[in-house]
Amino acid sequence: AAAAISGNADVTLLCRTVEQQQALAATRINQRNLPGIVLPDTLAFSTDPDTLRHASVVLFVMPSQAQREAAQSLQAYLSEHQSIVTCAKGIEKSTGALLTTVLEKELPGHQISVLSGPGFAADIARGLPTAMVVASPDMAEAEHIARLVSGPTFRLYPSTDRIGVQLGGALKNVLAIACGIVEGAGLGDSARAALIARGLAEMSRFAEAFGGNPETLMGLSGLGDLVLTATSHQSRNLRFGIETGRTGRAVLPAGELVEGAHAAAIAARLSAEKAIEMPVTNAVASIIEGRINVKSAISGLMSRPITTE
Ligand SMILES: NC(=O)C1=CN([C@@H]2O[C@H](COP(=O)(O)OP(=O)(O)OC[C@H]3O[C@@H](n4cnc5c(N)ncnc54)[C@H](OP(=O)(O)O)[C@@H]3O)[C@@H](O)[C@H]2O)C=CC1
Ligand SMILES: O=C(CO)COP(=O)(O)O
Repeated sequence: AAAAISGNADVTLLCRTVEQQQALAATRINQRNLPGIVLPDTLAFSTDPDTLRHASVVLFVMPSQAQREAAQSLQAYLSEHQSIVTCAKGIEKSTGALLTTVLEKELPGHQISVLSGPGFAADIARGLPTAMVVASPDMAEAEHIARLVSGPTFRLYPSTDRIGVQLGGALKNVLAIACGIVEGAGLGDSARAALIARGLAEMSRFAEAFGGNPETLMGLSGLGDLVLTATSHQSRNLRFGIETGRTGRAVLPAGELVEGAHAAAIAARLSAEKAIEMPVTNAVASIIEGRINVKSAISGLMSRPITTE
């Protein structure tokens, strides 16, 4: 996203090591994450957190479980007039908290927004077009960020539903794993479509129970991202599901982030606490934790009591 945004604003990527910063500045290629994609000259790289002081918008793009630690270490370099935006798609495992809540706690005095929706980093970095949502408690703030960050290939829609937007991003990963399991187990495209539709119903129920607007889940950070990750082999969550369905064993790939594997466990726990029906999410969590196998998960889902849609 930094590459796309750098076409219309000054963007600096804050690196954690000098080696990484120097390699990026010299080659303009992120060999580990985006091999073969030459990043634009407009993008700057730094290891100096003081760079943050000059930013009007700061995007937190590290994985969900690293957002709190990153906020703690960067807090001293941020000032109150800045817009802080979390771009991760997950829920904090240890607390069950949404990431905007985590950042609000660690960065008091800041208004925290969330950016989410359908978009693979590689597509966006290549300049392929997509649209996402940015949600803030205050519409004026969401519109401000949307105007600053949007460009010819990256379009942001402002929203005030931080809960719905975040839960759409976090829960669609779990359903992408479910769709991968269906694909890996050879259960066919009809089963995938049924899972997408029933999964969307689950996501909406969960978001509503936590104070989100179920209509948000019908938009970009919900249906849009669910369709993308449940059908594209670029998705790490889908690929993890395919391997799980193919081998019958859930083994997390080394060195690759699978956000949905964390979110499944958290969403299953939170839905049990609030008595929200989440059969697909529960089945994914149970398969990952080795409590049931794929075959009994499928027969469990198919033999649930008949209800209306
Ligand atoms: N990749 C994608 O297509 C998309 C990803 N997302 C979401 O963005 C989030 C990150 O995903 P992605 O970029 O793919 O993941 P990566 O595993 O590639 O991690 C992103 C970066 O986070 C940094 N990082 C890891 N731990 C920490 C930490 N403790 N403190 C500071 N920085 C840290 C890493 O730094 P280093 O390089 O130094 O290790 C890495 O550069 C996820 O929640 C994902 O769902 C959203 C949309 C699209
Ligand atoms: O969120 C994403 C695309 O919108 C990226 O999905 P994966 O994490 O499954 O690769």
